[in-house]
Amino acid sequence: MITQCNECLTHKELLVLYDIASLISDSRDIQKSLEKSLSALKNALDLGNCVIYKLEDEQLSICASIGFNKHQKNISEYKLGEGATGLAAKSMEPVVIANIHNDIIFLNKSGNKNNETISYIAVPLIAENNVIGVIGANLTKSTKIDFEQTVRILTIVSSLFAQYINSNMSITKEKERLEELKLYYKMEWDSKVHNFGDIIGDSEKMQNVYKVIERIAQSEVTVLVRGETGTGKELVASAIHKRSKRNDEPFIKLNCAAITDTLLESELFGHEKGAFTDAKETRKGRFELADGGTLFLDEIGDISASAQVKLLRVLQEREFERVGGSKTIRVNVRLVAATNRDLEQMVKDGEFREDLYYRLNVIPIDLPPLRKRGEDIKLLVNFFLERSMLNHKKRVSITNEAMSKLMSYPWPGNVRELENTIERIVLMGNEDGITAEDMMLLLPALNNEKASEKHMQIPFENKTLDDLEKEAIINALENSGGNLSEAAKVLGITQRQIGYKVKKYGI
Ligand SMILES: Nc1ncnc2c1ncn2[C@@H]1O[C@H](COP(=O)(O)OP(=O)(O)OP(=O)(O)O)[C@@H](O)[C@H]1O
Repeated sequence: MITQCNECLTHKELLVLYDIASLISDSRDIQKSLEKSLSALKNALDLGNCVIYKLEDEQLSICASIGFNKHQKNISEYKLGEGATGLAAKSMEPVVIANIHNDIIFLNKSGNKNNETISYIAVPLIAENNVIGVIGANLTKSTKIDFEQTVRILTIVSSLFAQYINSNMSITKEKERLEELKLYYKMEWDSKVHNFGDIIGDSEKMQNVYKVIERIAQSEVTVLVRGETGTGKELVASAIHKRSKRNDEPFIKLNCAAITDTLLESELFGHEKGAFTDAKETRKGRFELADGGTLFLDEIGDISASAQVKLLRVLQEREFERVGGSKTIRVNVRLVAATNRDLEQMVKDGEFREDLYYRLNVIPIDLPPLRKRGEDIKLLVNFFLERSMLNHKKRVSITNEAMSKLMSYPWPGNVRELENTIERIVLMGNEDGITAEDMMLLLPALNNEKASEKHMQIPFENKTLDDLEKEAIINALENSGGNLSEAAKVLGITQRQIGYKVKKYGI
């Protein structure tokens, strides 16, 4: 005859332990297997709601449960020491609440208390001497085992769960580490196979650009980089400098469209103290700063007639005077200029000096717009995506249909626009993947209506001065059919100023 021993596990208990052991060894989906295990436990022992809390930053929150809805899961959080659950975690001992209806330690945050439920037992999950969570179970009127038996079985189950959760956390951490390494090596790989320094692009048109750079970098010739805004003209200038004999010397930049005529001359050639009202001190200009190195003059088509004369003299004689100064200064500077304007046409129209044009245009490098090298788009998307995900420590995936949208978009702002778009995708997107529909909102030109709806949603009082200025420029450009000089006239600013602002706001 078999007699029942009080300390022995019952047949039911053994069976449920067997079930749980196989559930957690079989499945890789931790939440699912924990929930299935809780369900097996609840059914075998006629328990009420069962729950597993995970301890993170001294806060216990539900990671698996039976009998809790989504809202209850969200609100049932306990600090270490708070309520019966928090107490079990803090004391590292089981806590038994015999009657949940008259014990103030039972906080009932989930609002699950009902007449059926009588007691609550919380047992800590301990792995390698650390509490990593708590398992909690309600005993109801139908529960047939007593407190002692429940604590015993929950303690055995808790050690199984603790090992399971702990090893799962280590695997997740290791996976994240490997993912970061993978990203890093992918970027390294990208930069070796497809890049020219920082320049991404494998298309034939870009390969031709790389060839010219390689050929002329070591010489001292002046280079004129031409291309639409955002095509990478500055990157090319920097690539030339890095490959030149001057690479240990300064690479100095100046955007000629960003400043007024008077300031431009002072920025280029410097000024003497007292040369004009604001000239409180003598200051070196960019030519002097770049001595021995390379000077990159962006938007060269925007400089005034008088600055053109002075620039020509530096290119011919390598000398100049500071504004307000009489001393002649000699420099050794290699010049790389860039423009997105049609300088030849400007020469024909008498807006740009022909002699200066020929001095600048010794070696022209034409950068293709992105829409003419569509095969590079995917490469650029992946490069910016990986870089941005690494920066923001966030994973985002782009669906195939969304990628097709990116590939077929005309990219009027070229690589800069693509780079900014990917940044927005990473900031706004989620791991489920960016769809073609999301893309409609991210790429205004794909869907002007949706974009303007979005634009209008910013309440007036939340707009900055920059927002308002950007809007005014967009309106003026829309009304003038994209004509910069007409739009500038309407806004009462110079063409150079509007050019600078268009660039600044990425319009
Ligand atoms: N081929 C490329 N590979 C990687 N990044 C690029 C490439 N082309 C442009 N970019 C990026 O796009 C942005 C704009 O590039 P850059 O400033 O060189 O363009 P630009 O032609 O000089 O523009 P602008 O005419 O408006 O001055 C930069 O952040 C740059 O790093």
